[in-house]
Amino acid sequence: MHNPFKQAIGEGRAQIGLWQALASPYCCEICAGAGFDWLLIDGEHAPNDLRSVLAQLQAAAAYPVEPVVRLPVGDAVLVKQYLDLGARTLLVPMIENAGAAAAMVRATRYPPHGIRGVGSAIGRASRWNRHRDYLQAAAAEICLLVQIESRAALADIDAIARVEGVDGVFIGPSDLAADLGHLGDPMHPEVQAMIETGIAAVRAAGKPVGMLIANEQAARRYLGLGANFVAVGTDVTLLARGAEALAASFRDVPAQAAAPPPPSVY
Ligand SMILES: O=C(O)C(=O)C[C@H](O)[C@@H](O)CO
Repeated sequence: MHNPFKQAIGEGRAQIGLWQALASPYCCEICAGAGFDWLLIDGEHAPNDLRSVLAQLQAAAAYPVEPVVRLPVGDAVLVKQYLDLGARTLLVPMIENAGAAAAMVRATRYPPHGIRGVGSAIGRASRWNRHRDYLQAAAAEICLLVQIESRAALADIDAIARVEGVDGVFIGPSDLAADLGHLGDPMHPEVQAMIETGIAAVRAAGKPVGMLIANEQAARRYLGLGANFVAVGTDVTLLARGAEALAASFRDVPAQAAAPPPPSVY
């Protein structure tokens, strides 16, 4: 089974995504049919675990959308578990250097090219061995994305991007802003300049680059600069801000005393 998302970003075709932080398979299925190319199932900052990620993978499976699963941390055991669940596009946060990126590549590969434990016979990834060639086909299907979100990582971004088996580099604006001393201000000019430098470096290394930015103007600017996979919002923000706006739109209705009950007819 080939990975259309991996193919698209590899060919330089833009992929528009939405962050999933509600940790809800119901919400994930609603968003899966909304028209996005990918959905990020966030195992780092959302209340997700293996079972909730599994439920969201199953909810999205019927739709033409790529679930991208973000691990809580770059840990080989978690890589094994999420891949066996059937996640085939992974986003690994806080990658600081090329060595860490290479370790994550090895975690996604079976021996002799890596250290991934073999459990495909009982794993959803192979559809319990209904995909008889899974062990041989897995490496080509898996898409490994690594996150650059600090000054140290930016300093090594060319080497990280060039690691064989790194299929894309995601630049994390929020954490990068924090590391640059602009906590909570990813739109700060210094942060934006660093993001643009990072986009150029990853593209120069011949790899796809992505990010999350819930600002349409900035998202379009990044796409114009060559970003390939851009998440343009989050489910939580859509719900929270939308609910607040709806409530506020009725604030003009004066609080009215409850109408008196109708006279008793009994
Ligand atoms: O640093 C970032 O920005 C990201 O990695 C995305 C955030 O973690 C996401 O949770 C939205 O705040």
